[in-house]
Amino acid sequence: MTSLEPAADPALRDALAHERAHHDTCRAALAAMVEGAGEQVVVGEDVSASGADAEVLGYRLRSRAKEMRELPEGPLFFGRLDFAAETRSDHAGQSYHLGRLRISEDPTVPPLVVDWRAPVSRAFYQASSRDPRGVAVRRRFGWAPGSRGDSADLTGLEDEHLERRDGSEERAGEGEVEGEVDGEGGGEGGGEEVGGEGGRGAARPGGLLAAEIERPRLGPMRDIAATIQPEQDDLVRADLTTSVCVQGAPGTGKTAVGLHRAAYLLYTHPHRIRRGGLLILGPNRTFLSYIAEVLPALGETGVRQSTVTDEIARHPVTGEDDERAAVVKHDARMAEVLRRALYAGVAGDGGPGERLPGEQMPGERFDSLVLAEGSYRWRVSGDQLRRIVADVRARELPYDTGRERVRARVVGLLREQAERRAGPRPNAWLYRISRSRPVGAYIDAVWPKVRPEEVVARLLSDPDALAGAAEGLLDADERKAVGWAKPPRTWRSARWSAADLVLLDEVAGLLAHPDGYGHVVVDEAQDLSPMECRAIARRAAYGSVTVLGDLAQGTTPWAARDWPTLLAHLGKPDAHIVPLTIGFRVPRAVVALANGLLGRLGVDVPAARSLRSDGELRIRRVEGEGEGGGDAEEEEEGVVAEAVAGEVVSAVADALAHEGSIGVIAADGPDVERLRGALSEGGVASAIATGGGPGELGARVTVLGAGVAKGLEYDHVVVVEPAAIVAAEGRGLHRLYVALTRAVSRLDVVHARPLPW
Ligand SMILES: Nc1ncnc2c1ncn2[C@@H]1O[C@H](COP(=O)(O)OP(=O)(O)OP(=O)(O)O)[C@@H](O)[C@H]1O
Repeated sequence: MTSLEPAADPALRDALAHERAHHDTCRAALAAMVEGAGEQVVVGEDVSASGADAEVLGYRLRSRAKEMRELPEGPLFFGRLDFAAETRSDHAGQSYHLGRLRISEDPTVPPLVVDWRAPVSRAFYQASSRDPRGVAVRRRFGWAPGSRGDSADLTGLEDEHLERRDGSEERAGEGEVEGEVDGEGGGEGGGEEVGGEGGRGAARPGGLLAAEIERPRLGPMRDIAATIQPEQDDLVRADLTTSVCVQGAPGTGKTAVGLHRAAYLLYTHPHRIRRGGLLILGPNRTFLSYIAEVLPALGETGVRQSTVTDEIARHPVTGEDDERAAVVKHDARMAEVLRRALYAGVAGDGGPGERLPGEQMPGERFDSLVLAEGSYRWRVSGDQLRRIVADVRARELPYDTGRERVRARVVGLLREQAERRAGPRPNAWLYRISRSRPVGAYIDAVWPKVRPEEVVARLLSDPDALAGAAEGLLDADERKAVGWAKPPRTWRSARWSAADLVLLDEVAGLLAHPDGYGHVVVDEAQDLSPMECRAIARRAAYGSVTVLGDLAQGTTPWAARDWPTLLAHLGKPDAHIVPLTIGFRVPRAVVALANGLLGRLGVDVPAARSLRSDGELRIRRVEGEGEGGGDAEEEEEGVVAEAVAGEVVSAVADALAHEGSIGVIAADGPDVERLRGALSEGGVASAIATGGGPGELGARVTVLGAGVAKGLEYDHVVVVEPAAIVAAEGRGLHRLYVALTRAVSRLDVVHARPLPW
């Protein structure tokens, strides 16, 4: 970072004093806004026309007041834009401070701080010396680390002069622009060398931006509102109706982009998004707690953040599948198997071509329906009934809607007869007839009421039902893999596996459409199975999606190998696929190591480039024990040699000399506990992350299985015995790629066995 020592430069000192005073004004205005929001609740309830209005208005104002009170502390602005006087822009000659939230003293005058999501703020992220967008000066502010928003913590500022006062463009080389400090009302100051992005994407960051990127990490993820890069900004501000899919190498900011996009959409389309709701899906609860503070820091509370499993959970997961069963259950073909299984209970007319495989032929169900009312007999013939059912089925309505449609049509025919004889029938009559026992029994026979649990339990318990529904879709081995060896007595005592929940959700979606969201952000999407994608598709049927992922980091057995296939399962085949390749996390030396693995991962993705030339990579080879393959049984269990554990302890001890978090990543299994024991014996306290949720973050040293590491980052990472990580699972090499790319500043690789690269 460029030196920002105010004492050395009077102009800079003046500018800082001026900005600190502005910050104090903003702080006071914000306090008044919070107080005002509280007062509005009282006034709002009093002035409403009716009690109901008062309640609604009171609720809204109270929510707003609560939101305002919950505002996180921190600096109130991070940037400033001075528009050139001569520019054609609407903002010519204006100056705006930018922050995470709008602050104004009075609605009739321009705000003291504009929201980073407001249209005018866009220039802050996009303006460059090639395309200044009317901006004369872009100012970035430097705040003391961990500042709680005290103006005294404003420690520096950097100006980029993008448009010269004579209107000519600044001819600056890529990345570095000669800047000058130019405090408001102050004279011209001395030169500061600052960074900016001369061109798109490849610029080498300077000053405050570089400091932010290289800042040591500890605790949960932070927002990046101050330093969003132009190509990230394009994604953040994409139109609400546009579905985007971001293929990004590790650390390119996919998660950050997804969260900021969510905040942007909430700001830009408050009614549409809040009505439909916004859902953020991540891989596990530890990841969700890692990202949990980003949206609240941007002023957005109450966004649902969940995992696919939690989102679709109708039951707790108490059963387990072997991988073979899980693979079949997650396969897209299961959707058709389930559809057939569901409709197998619906009467068909048995005509050639009408019959679906696995469908029973209850032809007798098309006997005529007779309803006695006093001395009358109303009748619907078998032919009429057969036509009604066939007709409703052809409409492909949700199953439960179809059932009610059949009922309505049958009752309609009964009504016609009754009215012909006895004149108009009131609605009460219709209601009574449609709920009458003969009609109910008849509907139950031709279009039975079912629960998803009944359909799935029957399919997995009864080999004949499965064979029927899976005819031409699953072979005998696949059917055997998914069938329950010991079926429960009833579906109520079934032990559902995680994959079964996906099947239940599919059937539930056939019965009735679930409530949808206005927008769904799906992180680590490469790991989703086709059936999980369908579960998400049902919830985003009328909304748009932001899909974030990296094919190279796919570790599930069903991980996507290309995006178009996955997007088709998500119901968004037209989503734009956009690559991100500039890495903000992983240092160059580590990226080079990871890129070496990339060619062996069987996916076609652009390699990452790192913005970070700092960082260290250290390979610590442990001699002797375990080398050359070691004991086969031990290897299988993923047991690290004692000497390896000892080396891990010294790597962690060395790392403790630096600032920031330390993550020790080993193969999933007993090694995790063992390494924690070794660290503890070495006098180092550590936490274990299991993917289970909060409370697993924030420790200085964390030991975790490679399976939990996805999406997380640690300043210093120690990857333990890469060969064991690779050997532990089918996509072990992909898993290793994930583990290696968690490092922000330093990576130690400790091994006794040969390295897999
Ligand atoms: N524009 C930016 N300015 C500063 N920091 C950034 C920027 N973009 C991303 N980062 C930081 O880089 C790190 C990686 O970002 P993020 O976790 O979003 O990447 P990712 O692409 O989701 O990574 P992975 O695929 O490995 O999960 C985070 O610490 C994030 O805050």
